[in-house]
Amino acid sequence: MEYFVDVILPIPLEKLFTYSISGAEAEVVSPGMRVGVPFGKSKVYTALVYRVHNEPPQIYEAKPVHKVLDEKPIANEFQLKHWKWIADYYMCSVGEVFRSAVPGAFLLESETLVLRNGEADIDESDLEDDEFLVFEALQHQSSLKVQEVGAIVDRKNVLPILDRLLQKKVILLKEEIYEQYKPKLVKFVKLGGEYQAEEKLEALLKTLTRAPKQSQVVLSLFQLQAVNKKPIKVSELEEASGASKAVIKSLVEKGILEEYFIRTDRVNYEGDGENSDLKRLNEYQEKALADIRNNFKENRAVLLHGVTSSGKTEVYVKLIDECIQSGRQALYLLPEIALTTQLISRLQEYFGDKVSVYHSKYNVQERVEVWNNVLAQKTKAQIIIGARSALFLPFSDLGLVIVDEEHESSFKQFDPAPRYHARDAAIVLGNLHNSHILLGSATPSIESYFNAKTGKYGYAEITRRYGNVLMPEIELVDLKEEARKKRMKGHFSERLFLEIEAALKEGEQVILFQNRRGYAPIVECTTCGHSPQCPNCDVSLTFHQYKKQLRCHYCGYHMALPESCQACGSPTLDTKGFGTEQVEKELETLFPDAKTWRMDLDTTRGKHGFEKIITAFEQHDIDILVGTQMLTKGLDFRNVGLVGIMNADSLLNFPDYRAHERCFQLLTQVAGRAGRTQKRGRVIIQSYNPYHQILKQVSTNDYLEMFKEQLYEREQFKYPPKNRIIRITFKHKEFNRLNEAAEWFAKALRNSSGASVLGPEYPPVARIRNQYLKNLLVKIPSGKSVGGVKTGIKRIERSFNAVAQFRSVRVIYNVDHI
Ligand SMILES: Nc1ncnc2c1ncn2[C@@H]1O[C@H](COP(=O)(O)OP(=O)(O)OP(=O)(O)O)[C@@H](O)[C@H]1O
Ligand SMILES: [Zn+2]
Repeated sequence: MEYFVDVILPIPLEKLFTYSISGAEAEVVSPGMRVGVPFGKSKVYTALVYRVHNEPPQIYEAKPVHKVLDEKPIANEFQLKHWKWIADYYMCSVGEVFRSAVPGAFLLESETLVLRNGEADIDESDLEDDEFLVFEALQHQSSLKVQEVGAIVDRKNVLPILDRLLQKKVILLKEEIYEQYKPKLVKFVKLGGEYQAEEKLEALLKTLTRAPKQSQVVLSLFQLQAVNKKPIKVSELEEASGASKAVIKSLVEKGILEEYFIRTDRVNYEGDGENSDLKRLNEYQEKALADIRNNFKENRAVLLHGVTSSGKTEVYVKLIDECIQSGRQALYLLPEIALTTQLISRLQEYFGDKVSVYHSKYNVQERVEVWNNVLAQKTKAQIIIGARSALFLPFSDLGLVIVDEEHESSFKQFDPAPRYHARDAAIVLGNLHNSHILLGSATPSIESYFNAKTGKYGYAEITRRYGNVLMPEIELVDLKEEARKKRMKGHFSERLFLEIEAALKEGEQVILFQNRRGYAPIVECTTCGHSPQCPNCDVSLTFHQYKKQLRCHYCGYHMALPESCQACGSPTLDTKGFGTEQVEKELETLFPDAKTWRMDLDTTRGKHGFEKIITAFEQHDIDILVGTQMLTKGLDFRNVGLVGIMNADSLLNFPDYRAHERCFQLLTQVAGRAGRTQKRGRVIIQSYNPYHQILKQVSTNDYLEMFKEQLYEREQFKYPPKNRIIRITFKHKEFNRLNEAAEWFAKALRNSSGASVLGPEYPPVARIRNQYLKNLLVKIPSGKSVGGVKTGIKRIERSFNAVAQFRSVRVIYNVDHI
């Protein structure tokens, strides 16, 4: 009997690949285990077993797997099904999903080693010069890496040389596969085996009478062991005995002490669940909870629409509590930037060490640990809070999925594939597990609200803030008018200036929002109109005053600010527009006594950058916080009296069908940070278009009006939610080839599918990192099969790739592009 496995390779292959395994391996191997497999000429990959069977492949001869890497599966059937769904729906390969789903440490690295063939009889005169160099090097060294061979013969492509050497039987190749993940080990000590018995100990202490330090160590260890039965860390012993490392070491060398290692998990939390009494919900929260439960009975996902500071988190907490009481796992998804220590510690207060966190700022080791804990269904990972990638963890009994801030566009992965929407993929995952599914937001996405109104989702709402605090009072300030009356101080209107002054006087804190980082988005020559551009991207460089630099926010290119215009030479460079840095600068002169800080990508790099600022603000070490949209997400500050929006227009003028929806959400969320405790908060929105309907809707907190209007517009222009869209991006470094390719594809698509095809068009930034871009937008009306259109597109892609000059053009699908 022959045995085979179909495996998922972590690369963009359409199909699963089949390898052979021995009968003995067949007995131990099962889906979800990793195997090391050869692929192509010389590559080794870590693949995941999808199926074990007895059918040899038809087209090719199955190679044997190198090695079965796991004793137990690292992924389960739920995941395999879920990943398959993601691949089909988002038009990528399961391999790409696999690659981004598992922590990097699970994907072994391959490095080919070149060894000397000891058994061969070699005639040196048979070897060409470069071959001889390698041969000679191997006389001194037992093995070489391929790249080392490259250095010896001084060229990049060494495979032909290695090939010749292999044929002449001079060398052997060895694939070294090694695991990257190393569990963290902590050093413990105990008494050496023979001294465990008490009578031996006495004798031992006698022999140590002339070594008081050593004898003190032994005594301390004995005492520590008597007090608690836990293993004793070397560091504890050092502290208890007051002895140095050297003393302990010499005892270990004598065999009196023995060191041993225990694997500990790096991701440990302090929370002990001491405050585990849940808060009592108020009547509005209770009502929402009851509505949610009723909908759960009908097996529907539910949208919880609760205004900012209405206490949605407390409702989630109740549901999580119920879920874990019943012994099942709970997943709480949040956008990356909303995953703050604020929220995590709030949950840890209730659930103690049952909470594990999973997100991209964690290193590979920490992620592996969480993965393994979920896999083993440990209670310490019974509740997972995480960003979108937490969706891929090996849950085996998921009882509850919460997607908080469900409107957030960062739930959609942009690059690389799979370009999935975590909210939608979470709903599919929840359904696979038969879990309860809750989406929450103060400003639901048009899609989710539409689904709730049409009965696809259940609906629950909380229309009041917790503690009956009023919604903040929002005032629109006309910048044109203020400028005409000469009332502007820099970018501050008189109204905003006075409000800040008043807030500071009251001891309140202030948040100022400006959606651009840097000092000014554009530097422009007032003589010739030229503004410096990025050499790699079609975009103007942004001025960062602090470093006196011009930077590209797309590729990271930067240069020193030139003294004069590079086009005409005049020293008349001026800035246009403004970013967070400039606001911060102006505050220094306007409010010299206030403590001002800035929160944007530039100030929050590093693992704890973000948290430090939040903590400082919470502790009132900062009076005025200037920031980008980072500071809008789910933060719960106690003392913010005023929120100022420096300029709402940049949000309105975005060339995107979602711009208005996003603007509403962003402004409502920032405004929601004001006045969350007792006093009603104030919000000032500065704009050149204060009569814009979106700003009116924000100021009257009229979500429904915004929804109706947006839904109408989306229908008119055939956008979601009623229609589906797929964006196809073409990418190539040659402008002409890109254009031809995109035209060809568009034409084929127009002829074959019933969907409407828009473009090809250049995106607003038509070149990034020296690659030209062009987009096609496919709109699929409701009632037409989305699956059918996708199959059609894939068919066209195959013919496209058969055209030689198009083969190097990258085709990128973004299903439900947002
Ligand atoms: N039942 C309750 N008992 C006591 N305090 C509560 C209760 N519900 C909410 N709170 C408090 O009210 C504040 C706001 O609640 P929460 O942060 O959950 O609001 P939210 O709806 O998530 O707001 P946002 O959408 O703006 O993030 C918090 O400080 C929270 O501790
Ligand atoms: Zn650039």
